[in-house]
Amino acid sequence: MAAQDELKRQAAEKAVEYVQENEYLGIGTGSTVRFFIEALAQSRKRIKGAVSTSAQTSAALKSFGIPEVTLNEVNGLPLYIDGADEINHLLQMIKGGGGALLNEKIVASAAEKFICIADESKYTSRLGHVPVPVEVMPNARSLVARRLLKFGGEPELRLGFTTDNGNQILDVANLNISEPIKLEDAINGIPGVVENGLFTHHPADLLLLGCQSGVQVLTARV
Ligand SMILES: O=C(CO)[C@H](O)[C@H](O)COP(=O)(O)O
Repeated sequence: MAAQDELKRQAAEKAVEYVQENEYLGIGTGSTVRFFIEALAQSRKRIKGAVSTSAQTSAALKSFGIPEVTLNEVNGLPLYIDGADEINHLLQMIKGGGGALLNEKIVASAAEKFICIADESKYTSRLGHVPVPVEVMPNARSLVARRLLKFGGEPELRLGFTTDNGNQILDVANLNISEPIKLEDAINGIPGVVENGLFTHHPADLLLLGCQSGVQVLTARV
């Protein structure tokens, strides 16, 4: 039986097949993405460059000799590749385990196609087994936490962590995510919230899921 990391690696390596020649692409953050960057390095001369979503990803791009460009330097992106903490049959996701959700959502929204790479443990019939990360302005942390309690969630400050944008993260467990789009909007409506880790307006277009039986290529099942 392949270990979780091996399944992440298989999904990540498959994603290289979707990278278009002589184009830019957006790249997310996390351990699965790290495997993707490693695999992409072998064909780095085929691409123009990558838009990163975090300091961690920028460091990995640099170490593998992949040129980085900023989002402001490109006219949109044909492709965005990223992992997820959870993904459902509609390819809606919870992201932000690595704390890069804001930049991930921005870059994902600039891309024509979002390919999610994940191991099979991330695929779920209903979102909500993992907490939803909420990026907050530090001065509004307690206010936002109280509002999230009213939503029925249990917010917990991610201790000792600051995002690349200088904000903090509240990880919110036990939210009722029966209506993910409404919840994403409602959380973002709380003053002081910068962004949250529900990706429902920008679901993935394709999921490359590393499974014991091989990599499955999945689209949304309505
Ligand atoms: O959203 C993310 C980072 O903000 C990651 O994509 C998510 O946490 C999955 O990480 P990993 O590939 O390490 O399991």
